[in-house]
Amino acid sequence: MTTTTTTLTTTTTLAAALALVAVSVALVNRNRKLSKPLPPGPPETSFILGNASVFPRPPSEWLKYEALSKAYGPVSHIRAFDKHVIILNTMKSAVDLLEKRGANYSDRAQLPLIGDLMGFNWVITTMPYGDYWRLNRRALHQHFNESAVKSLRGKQERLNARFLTALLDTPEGWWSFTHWLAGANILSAVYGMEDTKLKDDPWIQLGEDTLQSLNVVTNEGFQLVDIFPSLKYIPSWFPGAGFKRRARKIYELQIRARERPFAWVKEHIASGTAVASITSALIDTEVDGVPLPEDVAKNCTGVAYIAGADTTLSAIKSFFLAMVRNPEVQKKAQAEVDRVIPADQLPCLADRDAGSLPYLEAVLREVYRKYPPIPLGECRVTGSLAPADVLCTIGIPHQGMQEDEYEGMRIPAGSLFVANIWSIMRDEEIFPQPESFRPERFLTSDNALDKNMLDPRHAVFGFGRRICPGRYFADAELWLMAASVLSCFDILPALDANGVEILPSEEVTQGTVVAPVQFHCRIVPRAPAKRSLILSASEQ
Ligand code: HEM
Repeated sequence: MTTTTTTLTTTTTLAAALALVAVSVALVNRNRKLSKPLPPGPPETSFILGNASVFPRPPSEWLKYEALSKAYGPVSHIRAFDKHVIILNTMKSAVDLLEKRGANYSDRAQLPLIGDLMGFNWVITTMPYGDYWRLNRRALHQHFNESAVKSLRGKQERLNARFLTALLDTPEGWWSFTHWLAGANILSAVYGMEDTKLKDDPWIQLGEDTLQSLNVVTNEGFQLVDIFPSLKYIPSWFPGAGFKRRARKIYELQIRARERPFAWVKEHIASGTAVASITSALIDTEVDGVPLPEDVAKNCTGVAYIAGADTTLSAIKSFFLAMVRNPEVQKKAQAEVDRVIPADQLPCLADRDAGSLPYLEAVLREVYRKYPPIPLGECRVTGSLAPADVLCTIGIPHQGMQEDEYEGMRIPAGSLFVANIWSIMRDEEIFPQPESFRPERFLTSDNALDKNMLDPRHAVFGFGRRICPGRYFADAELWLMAASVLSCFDILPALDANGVEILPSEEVTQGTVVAPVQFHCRIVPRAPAKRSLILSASEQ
């Protein structure tokens, strides 16, 4: 009896949802006839589905979005059901809309699967634009702004010295040490965890697993529930409700990631053994004279934990890849570091302030440009129409609030935006020969950083009010690692059984955050004196 009733309720809900979509689509289409044209896009094949069949799907959707833009223009449009997706393929359009009109374009799509069922509603990245999001951003900004992150330099330098020591002792383990470096930096800054394990650290693993679970979902998923939210009420045992069972597992994972490290800090504060950290500071913070609510403190620390490591890790791995593939660039960067940093010192973050390593800055800009860690800027909107089912995977895009007009085109209220960072970073008008790794493109003829050249950090960390709050922290970590590795080691291609060099490919993993697929290389100390430098730095 209960089963029949639930089945009926579910069927009714589904039918009602479909009817609602049909009505909204009809309204959308009627409005379209009355006003300015939508941005150009492929012809719609169905009244209700729009052109869901052409929605780019993994792998490498950024290439498919780029192809759509090449066919239809730098600002183009596709639609699935009542969801309009606007593809921004130029820096100008991304800045014009997501930055200059940030008051209208800083909302996020609310996705029942990720938000309600998996429980990621607390993650700042998914929050709707409004006062609660603003309070969370303010709290994060207090600790991650450009000047605040300077107070974290000591921690970053200690961890970096440990990384260099690990490379010295076990160079063949370099790949797993990069995972440690990215995870350890976040855990130390955010929770004051100072002795994470170089291998199989459970805290680093928990953070990686949580982000990975999100990646998997946005990569594959049968996400009909995001289009018909009522489906979230169907019981887990119902045929086709596998997504609910899977969501439950991820729900438990993200709760652990948000709660456990926070509780760990509170226990250490209670026992008087806590090390100063962003969590301990947030627990004591007041905003406008009122103590910061604990849920906001947990949101901030939890989001940094799951969003801060894999992204930075991607840039670290890309740096190693770029160095192996471009030995002449590596030599030039080493020569600059050798010239500027005294032989008896390791580079430290204060050295960056002097601005005397422009070539290294240019190398890192080129790493960000050629290998953006989030190629679609959190804005993965993918999908396909198979004969029997609709697949539509939606990341966490910017969402517009009011209807708007841009260059004579109508941008409907509620549109989702895909800023194709990957493609913007390959715009030949700004970056000629975009596939070649050429740091010189960021330098003037007298080898200073060219202020007129677009700094890729302006795009790879996102846009406008939603721009990545962790960008200064991540960028400092990357710089320090790159400067000190270049100073102490040669990064060389691996050799095959015949002693022939193996050049790693540029293949990347798939997901919202992407990174080079695992490759081998040789990390060789440049001089015996570097060994004692590293050892004395790691003892301090
Ligand atoms: C190289 C490293 C990183 C890259 C490339 C990166 C990139 C991005 C991008 C593209 C966005 C989306 C912005 C948008 O929607 O326009 C974002 C958002 C975000 N990032 Fe990062 N990120 C990095 C590191 C970090 C770190 C270390 C943290 C830790 C605090 C962090 C925390 C966040 C948060 C909380 C958001 C959501 C902001 C919001 O929706 O208001 N990220 N990041």
